Amino acid sequence: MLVNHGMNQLTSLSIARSYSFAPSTAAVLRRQSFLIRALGGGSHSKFHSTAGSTMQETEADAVSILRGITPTLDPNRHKGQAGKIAVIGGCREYTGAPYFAAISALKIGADLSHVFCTKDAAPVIKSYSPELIVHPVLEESYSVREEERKQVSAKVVAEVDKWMERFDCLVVGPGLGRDPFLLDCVSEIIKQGRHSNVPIVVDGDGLFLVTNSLDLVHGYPLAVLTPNVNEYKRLVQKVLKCEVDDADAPGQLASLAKQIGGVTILRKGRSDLISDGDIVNSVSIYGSPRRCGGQGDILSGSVAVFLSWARQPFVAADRNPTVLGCIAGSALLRKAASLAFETRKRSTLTTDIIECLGRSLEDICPAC
Ligand SMILES: NC(=O)C1=CN([C@@H]2O[C@H](COP(=O)(O)OP(=O)(O)OC[C@H]3O[C@@H](n4cnc5c(N)ncnc54)[C@H](O)[C@@H]3O)[C@@H](O)[C@H]2O)[C@@H](O)CC1
Ligand SMILES: Nc1ncnc2c1ncn2[C@@H]1O[C@H](COP(=O)(O)OP(=O)(O)OP(=O)(O)O)[C@@H](O)[C@H]1O
Ligand SMILES: [Mg+2]
Repeated sequence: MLVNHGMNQLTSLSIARSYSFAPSTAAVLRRQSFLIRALGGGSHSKFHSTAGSTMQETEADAVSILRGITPTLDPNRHKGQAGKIAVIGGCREYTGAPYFAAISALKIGADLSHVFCTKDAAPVIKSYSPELIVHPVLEESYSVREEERKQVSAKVVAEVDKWMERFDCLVVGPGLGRDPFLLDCVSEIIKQGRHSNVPIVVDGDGLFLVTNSLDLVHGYPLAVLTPNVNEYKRLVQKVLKCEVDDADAPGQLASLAKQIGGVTILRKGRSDLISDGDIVNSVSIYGSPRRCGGQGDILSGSVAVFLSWARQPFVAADRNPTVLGCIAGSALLRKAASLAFETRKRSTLTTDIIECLGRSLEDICPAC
């Protein structure tokens, strides 16, 4: 039987106990202040109103959610049960992004992490880590003659598809690049993933692809889009045919998610905003003032793991697992970024944040 860390303990535990511990225990106080900050002093809502709409965003109870979905380390479980993730990304220009996403998934607790990338990127990504399973299967236009394209495309898609049933989640886009032939193949991979009912986190250049081909994700409830400021702007312009409206950020995000048929969108920024079209949650846990590239890649790999965990049978089925995965991923990344910044300050890099993922999760869900 799977056991979890208990979803409902936190609110009463963190608030009630904050009055019963001796104030001299610095670690306890630090932990309490984190928990209370994480809860935003208890869940709270902010109203944004415009002439046309009023929409509420609720600060997510992120720590409870993390505890509720993180499985215990049970000796009866076998390799693979804690998650098998595949990142589709990595080309000549970008080898860091798919590595960051895939290694973050492992550091959080997934059992296996695959990367499907171009032939040039594969030896580089393999050299970063022996932990990753790297498939050099994607092709860019420059390496394929016009007359071979159909055949090569079918081969690429088949190479990924033979693994598809084994994956708990795909992350499409970190460091993918924008080569048209490569993106055509990735469109087919998304269709296969969707056909197999595999959750798909779309990030980076994957968002460039789906923004221009919305049908790929439209109406797929297991799709998660994780746009940064630019990617969000492009989505809003394309789908809502208007500009980003920060005065009604939750309302606009909810209508964007709805218009794309109820996908979940995690809008990254000073606070992360998450919506599946019905509800809007925020995660505002203090992160880091460093904006080094690669933090979004950690986030996409993290969301993939947590969303897979949120679909396990022990998690209450009354909340959308894609939303729970986004909240958990966002909270953990921000806490890890904050820990890394405590020691590294201005020199904080993405690899430093990845090193803090384990400690951040351990603080919330101790392994034993
Ligand atoms: N080490 C690596 O291999 C990395 C690769 N990355 C990949 O690079 C590709 C392109 O991603 P980008 O994030 O650069 O694409 P974007 O379209 O978000 O960014 C393009 C340009 O916008 C600027 N920009 C970014 N955030 C901004 C903000 N908040 N306000 C104003 N301007 C801003 C950037 O400086 C950049 O020049 C993706 O495939 C991504 O995954 C990134 O993930 C970063 C790390
Ligand atoms: N202004 C900010 N203040 C605090 N945290 C932020 C801010 N902007 C982004 N973040 C955090 O950093 C994470 C990554 O967001 P960012 O906008 O850097 O993504 P990205 O551009 O896709 O990153 P990448 O370089 O990996 O592609 C988000 O989860 C968000 O919580
Ligand atoms: Mg990004």
